[in-house]
Amino acid sequence: MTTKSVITIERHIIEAERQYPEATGAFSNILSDVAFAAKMIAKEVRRAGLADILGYTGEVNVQGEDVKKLDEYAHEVIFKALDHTGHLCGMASEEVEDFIPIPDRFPTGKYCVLFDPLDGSSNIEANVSVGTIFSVHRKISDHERGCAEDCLQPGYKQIAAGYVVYGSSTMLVYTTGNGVHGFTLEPSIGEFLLSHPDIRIPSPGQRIFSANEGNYRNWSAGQRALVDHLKGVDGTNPKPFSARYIGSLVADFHRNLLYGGFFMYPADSKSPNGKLRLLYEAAPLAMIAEQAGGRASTGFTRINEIEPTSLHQRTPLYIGSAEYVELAEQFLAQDAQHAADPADALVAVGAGA
Ligand SMILES: O=P(O)(O)OC[C@H]1O[C@](O)(COP(=O)(O)O)[C@@H](O)[C@@H]1O
Ligand SMILES: [Mg+2]
Ligand SMILES: [Mg+2]
Repeated sequence: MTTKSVITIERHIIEAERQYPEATGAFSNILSDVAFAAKMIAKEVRRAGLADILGYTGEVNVQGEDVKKLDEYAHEVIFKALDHTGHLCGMASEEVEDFIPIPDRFPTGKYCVLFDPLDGSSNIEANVSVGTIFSVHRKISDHERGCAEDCLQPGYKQIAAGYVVYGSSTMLVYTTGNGVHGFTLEPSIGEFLLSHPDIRIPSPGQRIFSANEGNYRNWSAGQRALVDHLKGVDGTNPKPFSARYIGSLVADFHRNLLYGGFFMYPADSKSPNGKLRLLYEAAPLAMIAEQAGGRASTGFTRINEIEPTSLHQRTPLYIGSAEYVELAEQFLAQDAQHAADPADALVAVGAGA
Protein backbone atom coordinates (compact mmCIF):
# COMPACT_ATOMS: atom_id res chain seq x y z
CA MET A 1 0.00 0.00 0.00
CA THR A 2 1.58 3.34 -1.05
CA THR A 3 1.61 6.21 1.44
CA LYS A 4 0.11 9.39 -0.10
CA SER A 5 2.94 11.74 0.77
CA VAL A 6 6.24 11.76 2.56
CA ILE A 7 6.15 15.38 3.60
CA THR A 8 6.55 15.41 7.36
CA ILE A 9 5.18 18.32 9.36
CA GLU A 10 8.70 19.32 10.37
CA ARG A 11 9.75 19.58 6.70
CA HIS A 12 6.55 21.47 5.82
CA ILE A 13 7.15 23.98 8.64
CA ILE A 14 10.80 24.52 7.70
CA GLU A 15 9.90 25.05 4.03
CA ALA A 16 7.18 27.52 5.03
CA GLU A 17 9.66 29.39 7.21
CA ARG A 18 12.15 29.65 4.32
CA GLN A 19 9.87 32.37 2.91
CA TYR A 20 11.01 34.59 5.80
CA PRO A 21 14.77 35.31 5.42
CA GLU A 22 14.86 36.87 8.90
CA ALA A 23 13.45 33.69 10.47
CA THR A 24 15.58 32.08 13.19
CA GLY A 25 13.95 28.67 13.26
CA ALA A 26 12.51 29.33 16.72
CA PHE A 27 8.98 29.33 15.34
CA SER A 28 9.53 26.04 13.51
CA ASN A 29 10.82 24.51 16.70
CA ILE A 30 7.73 25.56 18.61
CA LEU A 31 5.42 23.92 16.06
CA SER A 32 7.58 20.79 16.02
CA ASP A 33 7.47 20.65 19.81
CA VAL A 34 3.67 20.92 19.74
CA ALA A 35 3.57 18.10 17.17
CA PHE A 36 5.77 16.00 19.46
CA ALA A 37 3.45 16.64 22.41
CA ALA A 38 0.49 15.62 20.24
CA LYS A 39 2.14 12.26 19.53
CA MET A 40 2.61 11.67 23.26
CA ILE A 41 -1.03 12.55 23.99
CA ALA A 42 -2.25 10.42 21.06
CA LYS A 43 -0.39 7.44 22.51
CA GLU A 44 -2.26 7.79 25.84
CA VAL A 45 -5.65 8.54 24.25
CA ARG A 46 -5.30 5.40 22.09
CA ARG A 47 -4.91 3.17 25.11
CA ALA A 48 -6.96 5.21 27.58
CA GLY A 49 -9.12 2.24 28.60
CA LEU A 50 -6.00 0.24 29.51
CA ALA A 51 -3.99 2.93 31.27
CA ASP A 52 -4.95 4.56 34.58
CA ILE A 53 -5.80 7.73 32.71
CA LEU A 54 -9.59 7.77 32.71
CA GLY A 55 -11.66 9.53 35.36
CA TYR A 56 -11.01 12.58 37.50
CA THR A 57 -7.99 13.94 39.36
CA GLY A 58 -10.18 15.33 42.17
CA GLU A 59 -9.08 18.86 41.25
CA VAL A 60 -11.41 21.66 40.02
CA ASN A 61 -9.98 24.04 37.41
CA VAL A 62 -10.41 27.81 37.00
CA GLN A 63 -13.52 27.14 34.88
CA GLY A 64 -15.13 25.38 37.83
CA GLU A 65 -14.88 22.07 35.94
CA ASP A 66 -13.74 18.79 37.50
CA VAL A 67 -10.33 18.08 35.96
CA LYS A 68 -9.98 14.80 34.07
CA LYS A 69 -6.73 12.82 34.35
CA LEU A 70 -6.26 13.19 30.60
CA ASP A 71 -6.73 16.98 30.85
CA GLU A 72 -3.93 17.08 33.40
CA TYR A 73 -1.70 14.64 31.51
CA ALA A 74 -2.12 16.57 28.24
CA HIS A 75 -1.40 19.85 30.00
CA GLU A 76 1.81 18.47 31.55
CA VAL A 77 3.03 16.99 28.26
CA ILE A 78 2.54 20.24 26.33
CA PHE A 79 4.05 22.35 29.13
CA LYS A 80 7.10 20.10 29.38
CA ALA A 81 7.54 19.96 25.60
CA LEU A 82 7.72 23.77 25.47
CA ASP A 83 9.13 25.07 28.81
CA HIS A 84 12.86 24.46 28.24
CA THR A 85 13.37 25.36 24.59
CA GLY A 86 14.31 29.02 25.06
CA HIS A 87 11.72 30.06 22.44
CA LEU A 88 8.89 31.06 24.76
CA CYS A 89 8.28 33.93 27.17
CA GLY A 90 5.35 32.09 28.73
CA MET A 91 2.15 30.11 28.21
CA ALA A 92 -1.52 30.03 29.09
CA SER A 93 -3.60 26.89 29.48
CA GLU A 94 -7.24 26.09 30.10
CA GLU A 95 -6.11 24.07 33.12
CA VAL A 96 -4.11 26.85 34.86
CA GLU A 97 -5.66 30.03 36.26
CA ASP A 98 -2.80 32.44 35.73
CA PHE A 99 -0.16 33.18 33.13
CA ILE A 100 2.44 30.38 33.13
CA PRO A 101 5.98 31.80 33.29
CA ILE A 102 8.98 29.88 31.97
CA PRO A 103 10.82 28.22 34.90
CA ASP A 104 13.73 30.42 36.05
CA ARG A 105 16.29 27.75 35.19
CA PHE A 106 15.40 28.01 31.48
CA PRO A 107 16.04 30.90 29.05
CA THR A 108 13.06 32.73 27.58
CA GLY A 109 12.24 33.71 24.02
CA LYS A 110 10.01 35.91 21.87
CA TYR A 111 6.84 33.85 21.51
CA CYS A 112 4.03 32.68 23.75
CA VAL A 113 1.72 29.68 23.34
CA LEU A 114 -1.86 29.39 24.57
CA PHE A 115 -3.54 26.00 24.59
CA ASP A 116 -6.54 23.89 25.44
CA PRO A 117 -4.67 20.69 26.24
CA LEU A 118 -7.63 18.36 25.95
CA ASP A 119 -10.78 19.53 24.21
CA GLY A 120 -14.00 17.56 24.53
CA SER A 121 -13.16 16.20 27.97
CA SER A 122 -16.75 15.09 28.52
CA ASN A 123 -16.29 12.55 25.72
CA ILE A 124 -13.08 10.87 26.89
CA GLU A 125 -14.61 7.86 28.62
CA ALA A 126 -17.00 7.25 25.73
CA ASN A 127 -14.15 6.83 23.22
CA VAL A 128 -15.44 9.77 21.18
CA SER A 129 -12.96 12.05 19.37
CA VAL A 130 -11.22 14.63 21.54
CA GLY A 131 -8.59 17.20 20.67
CA THR A 132 -5.95 19.77 21.53
CA ILE A 133 -6.06 23.43 20.40
CA PHE A 134 -3.13 25.87 20.30
CA SER A 135 -2.41 29.50 19.43
CA VAL A 136 0.97 31.26 19.00
CA HIS A 137 1.65 34.97 19.55
CA ARG A 138 4.77 37.17 19.49
CA LYS A 139 6.02 38.64 22.78
CA ILE A 140 4.87 42.29 23.02
CA SER A 141 5.52 43.26 26.64
CA ASP A 142 8.62 45.00 28.03
CA HIS A 143 8.66 42.44 30.81
CA GLU A 144 12.07 40.73 30.65
CA ARG A 145 10.73 37.16 30.89
CA GLY A 146 7.17 37.75 29.67
CA CYS A 147 3.81 38.27 31.39
CA ALA A 148 0.06 37.86 30.91
CA GLU A 149 0.04 40.89 28.58
CA ASP A 150 1.85 38.75 25.99
CA CYS A 151 -1.11 36.34 25.94
CA LEU A 152 -3.89 38.96 26.00
CA GLN A 153 -3.73 39.80 22.28
CA PRO A 154 -6.57 39.92 19.72
CA GLY A 155 -6.85 36.92 17.42
CA TYR A 156 -5.77 38.77 14.27
CA LYS A 157 -2.31 39.07 15.84
CA GLN A 158 -1.83 35.28 16.04
CA ILE A 159 1.16 34.12 14.02
CA ALA A 160 0.04 30.51 14.05
CA ALA A 161 -2.87 28.40 15.22
CA GLY A 162 -3.79 24.76 15.08
CA TYR A 163 -5.50 21.78 16.56
CA VAL A 164 -5.12 18.04 16.86
CA VAL A 165 -8.00 15.58 16.57
CA TYR A 166 -7.54 12.26 18.35
CA GLY A 167 -10.14 10.33 16.36
CA SER A 168 -10.18 7.27 14.09
CA SER A 169 -6.81 8.64 13.05
CA THR A 170 -4.82 11.41 14.69
CA MET A 171 -4.68 14.57 12.61
CA LEU A 172 -2.89 17.87 13.18
CA VAL A 173 -4.20 20.88 11.28
CA TYR A 174 -2.37 24.20 11.39
CA THR A 175 -1.94 27.59 9.75
CA THR A 176 0.74 30.26 9.87
CA GLY A 177 -1.32 32.58 7.72
CA ASN A 178 -0.40 30.79 4.48
CA GLY A 179 -3.33 28.48 4.10
CA VAL A 180 -4.48 25.55 6.23
CA HIS A 181 -2.69 22.21 6.09
CA GLY A 182 -3.60 18.83 7.59
CA PHE A 183 -1.25 16.05 8.62
CA THR A 184 -2.14 12.49 9.59
CA LEU A 185 -0.08 10.61 12.17
CA GLU A 186 1.45 7.46 10.68
CA PRO A 187 1.65 5.44 13.91
CA SER A 188 4.05 2.84 12.48
CA ILE A 189 6.77 5.49 12.09
CA GLY A 190 5.44 8.12 14.53
CA GLU A 191 5.44 10.86 11.90
CA PHE A 192 2.78 13.42 10.95
CA LEU A 193 2.59 13.22 7.14
CA LEU A 194 0.92 15.81 4.89
CA SER A 195 -2.47 14.33 3.97
CA HIS A 196 -4.68 17.42 3.47
CA PRO A 197 -2.71 20.27 1.82
CA ASP A 198 -4.37 23.67 1.49
CA ILE A 199 -7.75 22.88 3.05
CA ARG A 200 -10.62 25.12 1.90
CA ILE A 201 -14.08 24.99 3.50
CA PRO A 202 -16.40 23.90 0.67
CA SER A 203 -18.72 26.71 -0.41
CA PRO A 204 -21.65 26.27 -0.48
CA GLY A 205 -20.89 23.74 2.10
CA GLN A 206 -23.02 20.80 3.16
CA ARG A 207 -26.14 21.99 4.97
CA ILE A 208 -24.96 20.95 8.42
CA PHE A 209 -25.41 22.77 11.72
CA SER A 210 -23.87 21.83 15.06
CA ALA A 211 -25.35 23.11 18.31
CA ASN A 212 -26.37 21.68 21.66
CA GLU A 213 -30.13 22.04 21.24
CA GLY A 214 -30.53 20.98 24.84
CA ASN A 215 -29.98 24.69 25.58
CA TYR A 216 -32.86 25.75 23.31
CA ARG A 217 -35.07 27.00 26.17
CA ASN A 218 -32.32 29.40 27.31
CA TRP A 219 -31.67 30.77 23.83
CA SER A 220 -32.68 34.24 22.62
CA ALA A 221 -35.59 34.69 20.23
CA GLY A 222 -33.18 35.28 17.35
CA GLN A 223 -31.19 32.11 18.12
CA ARG A 224 -34.36 30.02 18.35
CA ALA A 225 -35.62 31.53 15.09
CA LEU A 226 -32.31 30.65 13.45
CA VAL A 227 -32.43 26.99 14.47
CA ASP A 228 -36.13 26.75 13.62
CA HIS A 229 -35.23 28.06 10.16
CA LEU A 230 -32.32 25.62 9.76
CA LYS A 231 -34.69 22.78 10.60
CA GLY A 232 -37.29 24.09 8.19
CA VAL A 233 -39.98 24.44 10.85
CA ASP A 234 -40.53 28.15 10.17
CA GLY A 235 -41.91 27.34 6.72
CA THR A 236 -39.33 29.46 4.86
CA ASN A 237 -36.59 26.86 4.31
CA PRO A 238 -37.49 24.10 1.81
CA LYS A 239 -34.11 22.35 2.29
CA PRO A 240 -33.66 21.71 6.05
CA PHE A 241 -30.12 21.32 7.36
CA SER A 242 -28.78 18.15 8.98
CA ALA A 243 -27.87 18.32 12.66
CA ARG A 244 -24.50 16.95 13.77
CA TYR A 245 -23.20 17.49 17.32
CA ILE A 246 -20.29 15.46 18.71
CA GLY A 247 -19.82 17.60 21.79
CA SER A 248 -16.09 18.00 21.16
CA LEU A 249 -15.52 21.43 19.62
CA VAL A 250 -12.43 20.29 17.70
CA ALA A 251 -14.19 17.29 16.18
CA ASP A 252 -17.32 19.29 15.23
CA PHE A 253 -15.13 22.04 13.77
CA HIS A 254 -12.95 19.57 11.85
CA ARG A 255 -15.97 17.94 10.19
CA ASN A 256 -17.34 21.31 9.14
CA LEU A 257 -13.91 22.36 7.85
CA LEU A 258 -13.86 19.38 5.48
CA TYR A 259 -17.56 19.11 4.58
CA GLY A 260 -18.84 22.65 5.11
CA GLY A 261 -21.55 23.57 7.59
CA PHE A 262 -21.20 25.52 10.79
CA PHE A 263 -20.88 25.12 14.54
CA MET A 264 -22.43 27.42 17.09
CA TYR A 265 -22.20 27.74 20.85
CA PRO A 266 -24.46 30.74 21.46
CA ALA A 267 -24.75 32.96 24.46
CA ASP A 268 -27.84 32.08 26.48
CA SER A 269 -29.66 33.17 29.60
CA LYS A 270 -27.48 30.81 31.69
CA SER A 271 -24.17 31.69 29.98
CA PRO A 272 -24.50 35.29 28.71
CA ASN A 273 -21.01 35.04 27.19
CA GLY A 274 -21.41 31.51 25.89
CA LYS A 275 -19.29 28.59 27.11
CA LEU A 276 -16.20 28.48 24.92
CA ARG A 277 -12.98 30.33 25.73
CA LEU A 278 -11.79 33.10 23.43
CA LEU A 279 -8.00 32.78 23.59
CA TYR A 280 -7.39 29.03 23.30
CA GLU A 281 -10.58 27.74 21.68
CA ALA A 282 -12.40 30.39 19.57
CA ALA A 283 -9.51 32.57 18.34
CA PRO A 284 -7.21 29.80 17.04
CA LEU A 285 -10.09 28.02 15.27
CA ALA A 286 -11.21 31.39 13.90
CA MET A 287 -7.78 31.93 12.30
CA ILE A 288 -8.02 28.50 10.66
CA ALA A 289 -11.61 29.04 9.51
CA GLU A 290 -10.74 32.39 7.92
CA GLN A 291 -7.61 30.99 6.29
CA ALA A 292 -9.79 28.23 4.82
CA GLY A 293 -12.31 30.72 3.39
CA GLY A 294 -14.81 30.48 6.25
CA ARG A 295 -15.80 32.87 9.01
CA ALA A 296 -15.94 33.09 12.83
CA SER A 297 -18.23 35.47 14.69
CA THR A 298 -19.77 36.18 18.09
CA GLY A 299 -23.03 36.58 16.17
CA PHE A 300 -22.34 40.28 16.01
CA THR A 301 -18.53 40.75 15.81
CA ARG A 302 -15.58 39.03 14.12
CA ILE A 303 -14.01 36.75 16.80
CA ASN A 304 -10.48 37.80 15.93
CA GLU A 305 -11.20 41.49 16.48
CA ILE A 306 -12.10 41.02 20.14
CA GLU A 307 -9.60 42.74 22.45
CA PRO A 308 -9.15 40.20 25.27
CA THR A 309 -9.20 41.35 28.89
CA SER A 310 -8.75 38.06 30.76
CA LEU A 311 -7.08 34.73 30.02
CA HIS A 312 -10.18 32.58 30.39
CA GLN A 313 -12.85 34.93 29.04
CA ARG A 314 -15.66 33.25 27.16
CA THR A 315 -17.34 34.21 23.91
CA PRO A 316 -20.36 33.15 21.88
CA LEU A 317 -19.09 31.35 18.78
CA TYR A 318 -20.49 30.88 15.27
CA ILE A 319 -17.86 29.32 12.99
CA GLY A 320 -17.65 27.52 9.65
CA SER A 321 -18.97 28.18 6.13
CA ALA A 322 -19.08 31.95 5.62
CA GLU A 323 -22.61 31.95 4.18
CA TYR A 324 -24.04 30.11 7.18
CA VAL A 325 -22.27 32.33 9.73
CA GLU A 326 -23.74 35.34 7.87
CA LEU A 327 -27.18 33.72 8.03
CA ALA A 328 -26.79 33.34 11.81
CA GLU A 329 -25.81 37.01 12.14
CA GLN A 330 -28.93 38.04 10.23
CA PHE A 331 -31.19 36.15 12.67
CA LEU A 332 -29.34 37.43 15.73
CA ALA A 333 -29.67 40.99 14.46
CA GLN A 334 -33.37 40.54 15.35
CA ASP A 335 -32.37 40.34 19.02
CA ALA A 336 -30.44 43.61 18.82
CA GLN A 337 -33.46 45.27 17.19
CA HIS A 338 -35.78 44.02 19.93
CA ALA A 339 -33.59 45.07 22.76
CA ALA A 340 -31.27 48.02 23.22
CA ASP A 341 -28.78 45.55 24.72
CA PRO A 342 -28.69 42.02 23.18
CA ALA A 343 -28.20 40.62 26.69
CA ASP A 344 -31.71 41.94 27.55
CA ALA A 345 -33.15 39.81 24.76
CA LEU A 346 -31.40 36.78 26.24
CA VAL A 347 -32.54 37.32 29.79
CA ALA A 348 -36.12 38.16 28.76
CA VAL A 349 -36.48 34.90 26.80
CA GLY A 350 -34.67 32.64 29.25
CA ALA A 351 -36.52 33.84 32.29
CA GLY A 352 -39.92 33.33 30.60
CA ALA A 353 -39.21 29.75 29.43
O1 LIG B 1 -21.69 19.80 26.71
P1 LIG B 1 -21.89 21.09 26.00
O2 LIG B 1 -22.49 22.18 26.86
O3 LIG B 1 -22.61 20.94 24.71
O4 LIG B 1 -20.43 21.64 25.65
C1 LIG B 1 -19.62 20.97 24.73
C2 LIG B 1 -18.46 21.87 24.46
O5 LIG B 1 -17.67 21.97 25.63
C3 LIG B 1 -16.32 21.56 25.35
O6 LIG B 1 -16.15 20.24 25.75
C4 LIG B 1 -15.43 22.51 26.15
O7 LIG B 1 -14.10 22.21 25.98
P2 LIG B 1 -13.21 21.44 27.09
O8 LIG B 1 -13.58 20.02 27.02
O9 LIG B 1 -11.84 21.73 26.62
O10 LIG B 1 -13.51 22.06 28.42
C5 LIG B 1 -16.18 21.69 23.84
O11 LIG B 1 -15.25 20.81 23.29
C6 LIG B 1 -17.57 21.33 23.35
O12 LIG B 1 -17.90 21.91 22.12
MG1 LIG C 1 -12.08 22.93 24.93
MG1 LIG D 1 -10.04 21.36 27.55
